[in-house]
Parts: sequence; structure tokens; C-alpha cells
Amino acid sequence: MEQNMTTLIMIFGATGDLAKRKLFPSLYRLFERGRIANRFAVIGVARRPLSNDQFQQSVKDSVTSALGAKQNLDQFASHFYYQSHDVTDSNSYIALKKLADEIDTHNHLEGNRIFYLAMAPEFFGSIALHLKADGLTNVKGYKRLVIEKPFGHDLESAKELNEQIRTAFSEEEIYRIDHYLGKEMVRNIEVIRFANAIFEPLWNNRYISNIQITSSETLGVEERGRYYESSGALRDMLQNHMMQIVALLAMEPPISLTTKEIRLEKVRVFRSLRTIKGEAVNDYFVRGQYGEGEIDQKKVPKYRDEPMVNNESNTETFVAGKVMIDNFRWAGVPFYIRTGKRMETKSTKIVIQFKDIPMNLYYRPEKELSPNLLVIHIQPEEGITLHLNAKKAGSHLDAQEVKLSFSNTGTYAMNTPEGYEKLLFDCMRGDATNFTHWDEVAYSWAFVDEISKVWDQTKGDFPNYDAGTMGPKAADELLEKDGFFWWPINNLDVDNCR
Ligand SMILES: NC(=O)C1=CN([C@@H]2O[C@H](COP(=O)(O)OP(=O)(O)OC[C@H]3O[C@@H](n4cnc5c(N)ncnc54)[C@H](OP(=O)(O)O)[C@@H]3O)[C@@H](O)[C@H]2O)C=CC1
Ligand SMILES: O=C1O[C@H](COP(=O)(O)O)[C@@H](O)[C@H](O)[C@H]1O
Repeated sequence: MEQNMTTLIMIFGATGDLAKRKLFPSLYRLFERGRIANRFAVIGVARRPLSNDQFQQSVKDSVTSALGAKQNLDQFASHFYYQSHDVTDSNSYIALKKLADEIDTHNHLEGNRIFYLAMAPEFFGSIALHLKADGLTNVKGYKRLVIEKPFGHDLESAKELNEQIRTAFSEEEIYRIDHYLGKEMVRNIEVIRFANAIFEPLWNNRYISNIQITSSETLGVEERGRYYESSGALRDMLQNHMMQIVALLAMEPPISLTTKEIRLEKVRVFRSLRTIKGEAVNDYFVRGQYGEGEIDQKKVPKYRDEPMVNNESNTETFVAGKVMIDNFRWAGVPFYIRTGKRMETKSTKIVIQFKDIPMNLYYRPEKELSPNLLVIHIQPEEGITLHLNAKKAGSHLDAQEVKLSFSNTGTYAMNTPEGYEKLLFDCMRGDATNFTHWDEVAYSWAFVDEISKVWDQTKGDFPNYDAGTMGPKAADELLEKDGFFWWPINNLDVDNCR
């Protein structure tokens, strides 16, 4: 893997929300930690007219607003340039190439280029084609394309987009970003599984009864109503973030930790997904849309009253499903996943529920022994909790549930870096392990398309959950019919140990 951090990053959509909230602060943190040397430059691209000074000021403002007052901000911002450019206008690329070549030569950037597409996905394909046609990719160093989600709207559009970007970049040069793969505890899944002799032998259908993955948000759609109306929770969260977590939990140990081997194993999981189609969709998947409710003691409107949302919208803001992986290791083990907006709490957690022991010697017959759980806390807290049974102090032989916890924040006493910081750094190093390969995207869309095909044709009974709750009743029933229930995520806090 290369360790060449000398690079010119072109951010398309540099005045947008993602650039301000995530990309500039992440680049600052890399700069602050000395991970990118002084030989880097950023060209921000967007339509509105801004001078370099104005752009640098907006970069400084976004760093301060995300990270608080910081040192060396002027020095950091001096690496930023701005080009007012409409990506639909072919002539603009000529001027952009000229600027890029000048900055490259002036800063000795060795012709290394990262093109970061942080704007609406409808532009992705044509930007990639222009970059090649107008010579911006014609460099003596490396060229890499970082592409934001959503990668297409369904398999067909994803294929079309892929073909367009592949005319300008090879698969190895394409970094399809999924910011969940930058989260510290998502990256930790593989280490927890493959570096612990106590887990890997149990990691299969003989010992695990079910796995639950919840990613709940308290936010609504905010200003993104127009995008969300054509996306919904299924395409916005499940097709990418949730399915990636399933793959990491379910994959076989790779023969080595290279990008190629890890991706191969993840793809094998996607290939083993049980296809759910037609009438079966509603047995395996549940959709919801939020009505009015209360969050943090404030009244919030229903989804259909949000800006840029159709007042009869059929878009789901919640999805829960049972994913089955039909292979030797996982046959019969349901992976329950749920995600939604305007839920009770902001939390992403994985609960691995182990099967019951064959016989309970310790509780009285009327009391059941608690199952062992391994909880992986992805956010906001980061850590692991193992739920065990141990003798109740002072009792004869009664057992009680105890929790062994590891808290990432507590151990290192610092905030772990944002996902984007890690992913940007990985891209500069040429490490694509935590980016999604085309095959993963394609299999995941094929799986999701069968669900949306059914849902697009039938009207949901919406709204069907109140804002501030954990989703519709049907999501609970999905597990109840299998004899399970969602573990209440608020009671699983990493710090909530007995
Ligand atoms: N925001 C977020 O938290 C997340 C965003 N994403 C993805 O990131 C991408 C960007 O999202 P976000 O930042 O929220 O979007 P915004 O709408 O906030 O920003 C869009 C950017 O594109 C620029 N732009 C729009 N049209 C053109 C054009 N024709 N030519 C040149 N520039 C143009 C806008 O600037 P101007 O108007 O000046 O041209 C602006 O800088 C999307 O793909 C989104 O799905 C993914 C995960 C999270
Ligand atoms: O990709 C997306 O993710 C965010 C949730 O990300 P998180 O890191 O805050 O969990 C979600 O709000 C957004 O709708 C979606 O596009």
C-alpha cells in the first residue's frame, strides 16, 4: 500500500452541507495530527462565485463550528483554492484543469489527484466522463475517484452509473464511500471476531440464536425532503450501511487482511442472501412512516408535513427486516435489522444473542436464565458489553445477569475520530478495504430491489408510528412470530453495568 500523502483533492460540491460538516473538519484533523504533510492542496468546486479568501474563510468557519477554536487555522486554510464551476458546463473543466495543473506544479504535488464527488448523485456520471475527456485525469501520479452515496437508485441505475465512471477510472481507482465503514466500532467488528478465541468458535448457527442491528435516529428528514422522497429508509440506510454491517458480521475469516480478500468474503455473504420477493416481502420486511410526536419534549411534525415532502407520501422513514443468510454457518439464524428517522433515541447497536444453555440449574423453575448477549455499541457510545450470568452475591446459588463492559471513550479518554477522517486518510494511502466494491453494491441492490418493487406498487398504511417511538408495532411482531423480541437498546448502555 502506498503511503504517499502528497495530493491534490478536488471537492465537487465544496459549498454544500457534507463538505462543511464533515470533509473540511476531517481534513483539518488529519492536518492537525500531522497525517497530511504540507504538500497537499484542495480545490473546492461549486457554482456560486467565491474568491479564494471567501472560500478559505468558509473552511475556517466550518472547522471552528465542528471542532471549536483551533490552532494553525490560517495555515491549514492556505491550502484551499476555489473554482466557480457548473459541472454541467463543458467549458468549465478546461479552466479547472488549468488551475489544477498550476497548483500541482507550484506545490510539487507529483500529479496525485483525488476527485471527491460531494454533490447530488445525478451529476456523478457526467463529472467522471468530463474529468477524463478534458484531461483532468491525465496525470503522472495516481488518480482516485471518491463517490458519495447513493450509488444509483436501483440495480439498473447503479449499473449505468458504474459504466460511466468505469470509462474514466478503473475499479481499483474508485472509492465508493460508506461512512459507516469509517466508524471505529464498525471497523472493530472484524477484530472482535477474528482476534478472540472465545468468540470465533461460537460464531455460527450452533450457538447464536439471532442477531439484531438497530440504527435509530431522532432527526427527521431536515432539509433533505426532496432526496428522501425518492429514497426512503430502504435505499438511504438499509441498502448500504445496514447491509455492510450484516456482511462484516457474517463473513468468513479472510485468508489475509488485504482489501481483495476481505471484499471477496463480504461478496460471498451477499451471494448467500436469501432473496425475498413477491408476497414474501411483507413476511420478512416491515415499513413505517412517522406521524407527529414528541422528541426531547418538543413537538415535531409528521413526515408528510416536512418541507418538500408530498402530503400523501408513500415513502418509508422506517424499515425493519429479517435477513437470512443461506450458507452452512448461518442457516436458520435470523439477522434482524431496523433503521428509521424520528425514533426514540439516536443509537446504532448490534446485539448478538446466544442460544440458551440446555438446562437451567440455577434459577427457580419460574424464572428464566438470561441469554448471553454480546452487544457492540457503535454510536453514540463506543464499546462492547458481554452479558453473562453469575452468582448473586449473598445468595445460595441464585444466578443474576452481570455485564462486562469495554468502553472505547472511557479507555482512551478521547473522542474517536470521525468516520470521514479515517476514510479520507485511507483513500490517500490507497487503502480501499473500507470502501465498497462494485460487486457488493450490485448484490445489495438486487436484494433491495425486490423489496422496493413490492412497496412501490402498494400503498403503505401511513403514518404508522409516532415520532419519538421505536417504530411501528409490526416491527415488534416480526420478531414475536419467531419467539424473539428487540432488546431495548436504551437498557444496553455500555456504562450501564451492574
Ligand atoms: N450531508 C450529509 O450529511 C450527507 C451527504 N451525503 C451525500 O453527499 C452528497 C452531497 O450532499 P450535501 O452536501 O448534503 O448536498 P448539498 O445540497 O448541501 O450540496 C450540494 C453542493 O453541490 C453544489 N452544486 C449543485 N449543483 C451544482 C452544479 N451544477 N455545478 C457545480 N456545483 C453544484 C452546490 O453548490 P452551489 O449551489 O454553489 O453550486 C453545493 O456545494 C450527496 O450525494 C449526498 O447524498 C451522504 C451522507 C451524508
Ligand atoms: O447516510 C446517511 O446517514 C445518516 C446517519 O448517519 P450517522 O453517522 O449519523 O448514523 C442519515 O441521517 C442519512 O439520512 C443517511 O443519508
